[in-house]
Amino acid sequence: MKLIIDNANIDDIRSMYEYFPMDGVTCNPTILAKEKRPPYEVLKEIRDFIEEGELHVQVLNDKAEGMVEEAYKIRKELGDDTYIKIPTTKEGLKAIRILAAAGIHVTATAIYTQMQAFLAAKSGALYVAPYINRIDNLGSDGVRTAKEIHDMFRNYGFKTEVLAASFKNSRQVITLCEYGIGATTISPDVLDLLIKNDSVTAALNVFRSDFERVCGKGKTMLDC
Ligand SMILES: O=C[C@H](O)COP(=O)(O)O
Repeated sequence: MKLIIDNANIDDIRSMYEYFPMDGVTCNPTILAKEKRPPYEVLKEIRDFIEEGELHVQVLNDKAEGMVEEAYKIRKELGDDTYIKIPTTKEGLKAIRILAAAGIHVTATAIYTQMQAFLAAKSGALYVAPYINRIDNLGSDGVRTAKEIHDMFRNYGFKTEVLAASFKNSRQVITLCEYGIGATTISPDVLDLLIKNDSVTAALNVFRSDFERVCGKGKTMLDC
């Protein structure tokens, strides 16, 4: 499963890359707006830092022709390997087909239903991004929806992968990991929850105090 960071803050991204085996960065217009700087300035910094990692950037137009135009501008600014996030509306499906036919990497976003995912995959998207937590908040089951999409793609032999987004807790991520979905994009706070465990800290504290009883305070295998 690819591990992608859903954030546009370069300090957060640097920090997450330092500790976690990251595969790239996604953002959306809301995430970009939080940086309060010109979007391409922010994105170019991210592009330079993550080097070959995946970068997913969303268009704003709601008509297919405008989406396609934006996609070409994003690629011109940030490189041809940039994934263009296209909202999975009727106009979006048209744009996905045009872009995919031109060999452009498309991530179909704002996925709430299996049918949106099916249509996006059939139109040529390389990823579909179901919004796990937002689906949960509609009274449905985001994790189950993502798994059903993943299974459907395998049944049809689509090469499209699920890039699950919108997480609020580590359980949602772990369950999708067990299902073997292609990728998750996670905010820094939820990424931290994946490794935060008070039982681990407690176990390590016991190891340390036992060792220090014999070797002295602050001693390690370097200087005992
Ligand atoms: O681009 C979509 C976001 O990943 C949605 O995440 P959010 O529901 O936490 O805002």
